[in-house]
Amino acid sequence: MPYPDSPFRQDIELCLINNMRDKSNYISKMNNYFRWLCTTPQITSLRVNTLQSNPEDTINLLKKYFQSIKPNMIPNVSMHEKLEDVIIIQHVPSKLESIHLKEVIVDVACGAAVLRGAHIFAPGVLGMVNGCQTGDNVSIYVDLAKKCNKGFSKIYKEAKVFIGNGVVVMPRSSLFSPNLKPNGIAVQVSETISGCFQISENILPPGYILLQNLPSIICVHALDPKPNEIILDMCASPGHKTSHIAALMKNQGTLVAIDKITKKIELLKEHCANFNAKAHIFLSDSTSIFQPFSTNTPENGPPYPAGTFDKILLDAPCSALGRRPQFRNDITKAVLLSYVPLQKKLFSNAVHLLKKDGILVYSTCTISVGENENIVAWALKKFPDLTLIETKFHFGSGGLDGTSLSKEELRLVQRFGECSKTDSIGFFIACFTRK
Ligand SMILES: C[S@@+](CC[C@H](N)C(=O)[O-])C[C@H]1O[C@@H](n2cnc3c(N)ncnc32)[C@H](O)[C@@H]1O
Repeated sequence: MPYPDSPFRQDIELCLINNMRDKSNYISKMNNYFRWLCTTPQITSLRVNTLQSNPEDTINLLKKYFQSIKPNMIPNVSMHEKLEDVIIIQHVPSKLESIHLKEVIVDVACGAAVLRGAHIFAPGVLGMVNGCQTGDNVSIYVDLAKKCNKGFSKIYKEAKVFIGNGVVVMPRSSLFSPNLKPNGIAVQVSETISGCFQISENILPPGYILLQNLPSIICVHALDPKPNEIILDMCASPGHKTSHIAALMKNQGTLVAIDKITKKIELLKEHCANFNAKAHIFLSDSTSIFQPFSTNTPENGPPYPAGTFDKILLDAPCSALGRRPQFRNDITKAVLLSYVPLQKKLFSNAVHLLKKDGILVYSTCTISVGENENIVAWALKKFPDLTLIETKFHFGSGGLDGTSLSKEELRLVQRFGECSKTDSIGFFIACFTRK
């Protein structure tokens, strides 16, 4: 089975292309985008939590770790050229020579995680051929057809993609017996087609590092949090950007983090505790946190009156089409189109809550023009006191034209995609101020 060249069904591809005013210009561009989404970034980025650790010590610990697991193949580990809290690990792609007779089938999400450096955990395993014992060498395939039933025991004949090799840790009897819900590592990955080194945050004490995609890190640097500011993270869970904001504020000032799902609030609290990030955390729906007559202070919780915050991050719920790599994405058109009204409601609340001369960062991890450039164009029209501004770091390419944004506005926004310098996921960042 050839490696896929788009994760999407044709109706979704057409929907993404039809979003553009001048479609014909975009067909080949978007096809490149789709192909790029199936591939794996050639670097791993991790953020050092400067509240608990420092980059120099972390680099030394990482080098020692790689030395201990594969002394003859240590990756290049270095500081990011501009971002002082980011470490980059270069992948070493190589052609895999051996394909083993025994095979393991994993689901598409597990396959993507393996290519980004994860081992295979029990819930991700769909099939393992009969007779596999602990210590056996196996080849790993992704179930592209999505037809492999849990516990499958033969050679899988449906559409599948080879992604690497590994060693069995949990045999079939531990993986698939009734009443068992195994959770640990099932297959220790030894090599992958992406050349990514297997790495987890657990190799260092909790809260020291976070494996985080570069645009997510750049997005918080765009907000440029400073000590003693009053900052709102409107859609915060699991808190990866909240803890970064807290670190840049040096835990001084007031940081409010909101999410609307109870379970996610637990994750957010746990993450902030692990990362020693001080934040006032509230369960609330950020589409209605602005209330003109409220007398609440940031610490009281929402609703808030106009102009409460110096800076606001709106890392919006989105169709998340920027994930990389993706093998197969079954998003429907209805779901794809459902995010825009929600993003507009959240955005309107953000604008009201922002102080004059404050900074608002809008970000998504999707490639859809409707959720990115079109939201910016809508916002600039609806709120005439908003303007786009330059960000401290600009690593993305400009926006896609074919919307109503001017050349200058397209230059100011940052799109991370197949033609940006940063080899990471698909992402979008726009930074505004209120006059
Ligand atoms: C893209 S994720 C945020 C990721 C987070 N900023 C991070 O970096 O860890 C979007 C979050 O928005 C939350 N969300 C969705 N609708 C919301 C709403 N109306 N009000 C507040 N949070 C909402 C979701 O529960 C989800 O956790």
